[in-house]
Amino acid sequence: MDGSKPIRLGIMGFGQTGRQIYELACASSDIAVLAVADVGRPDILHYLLQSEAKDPGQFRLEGNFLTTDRQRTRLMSIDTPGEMPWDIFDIDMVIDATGIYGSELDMRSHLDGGAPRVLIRTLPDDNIDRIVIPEINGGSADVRDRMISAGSPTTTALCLLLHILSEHFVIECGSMTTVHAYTSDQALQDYAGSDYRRSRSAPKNIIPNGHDAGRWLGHVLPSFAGKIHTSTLNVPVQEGCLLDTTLVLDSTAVTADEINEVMRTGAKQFPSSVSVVEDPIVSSDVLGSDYSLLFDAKGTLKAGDHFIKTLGWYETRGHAARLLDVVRLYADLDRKLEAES
Ligand SMILES: NC(=O)c1ccc[n+]([C@@H]2O[C@H](COP(=O)([O-])OP(=O)(O)OC[C@H]3O[C@@H](n4cnc5c(N)ncnc54)[C@H](O)[C@@H]3O)[C@@H](O)[C@H]2O)c1
Repeated sequence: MDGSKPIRLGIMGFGQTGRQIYELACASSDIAVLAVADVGRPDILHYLLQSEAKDPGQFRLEGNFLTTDRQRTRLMSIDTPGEMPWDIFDIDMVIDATGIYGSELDMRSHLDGGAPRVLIRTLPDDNIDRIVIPEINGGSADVRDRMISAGSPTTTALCLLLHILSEHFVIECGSMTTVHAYTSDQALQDYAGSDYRRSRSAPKNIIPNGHDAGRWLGHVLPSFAGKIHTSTLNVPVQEGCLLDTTLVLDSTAVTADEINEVMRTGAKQFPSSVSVVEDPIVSSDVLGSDYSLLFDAKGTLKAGDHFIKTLGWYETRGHAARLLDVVRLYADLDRKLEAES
């Protein structure tokens, strides 16, 4: 970053993730958030931001603008990507953090509205230009990419785990269950939803759900395509998630201690996204963490000759930080192209 020209960002969806992205951008010196699109009223969005921010006093609402000493962000009441006039803000990229606009068609609508690039917070519904987890496949990012996904919090945690371990061991196959905080698309009380189990009360139940990470894993880690089954247990916890992964290794010689040692080395390789916890932590201990994977050394077990089980913690704030990493990655590619031309 040359310090003189911040990256100009738009955000659609000012929910938990959108607000975390905004807060992290405000704490940085290289990203300016010029516009936020959401269905919510500006005063309520401001109220929600203040209710959970680390330094709430810095955020002011001035008419339809959210301001800080450094940022001036227009709040727009918009409910479809096609309605948002990104061109008038001259942004470099939009992050769609609504979680509902994941199709190629939706992403094209952002582009047609004047966003040069769109990055979604979740896995896509269909094929897009790229799924990028910078530590793993950032090198494959292409300056021509327009429709990008940064995976999801769970996908990133799983990919980091598999990437680090697979540099030392041959993993034949495996299964991941995320024991996941409930999400805003679940019902508070039993209420007819998109399927049977999603229609049941989130704070009352352990709810088995599918997870799409297995379907897309091969786009980030080609050698794992079709090899890891992924699922979710949504539990009555508001925040904080646990990645429970079982792996079948080809070697019989690998010990739980060796797995932990490799993860400690991996944490040094990726210091901003991976850490290893040695303490007996629980989910509320990971709230506010910027890591994408807090590997739990006490959770590593071996059964039989080939079977290894691991635990890892994460929450959405780490994903908000990774989304901004992707924004910076593409801004660097743009700068390189500009410098070459
Ligand atoms: N938080 C998690 O752990 C998690 C995990 C998996 C999936 N998800 C999904 O990812 C998505 C984003 O996560 P989140 O926690 O930030 O959710 P959230 O519900 O806190 O935020 C979504 C935001 O998008 C806005 N929004 C909804 N529909 C919109 C529309 N049509 N136009 C403009 N704005 C709209 C909402 O007003 C809200 O501010 C959600 O769909 C969520 O279910 C979240």
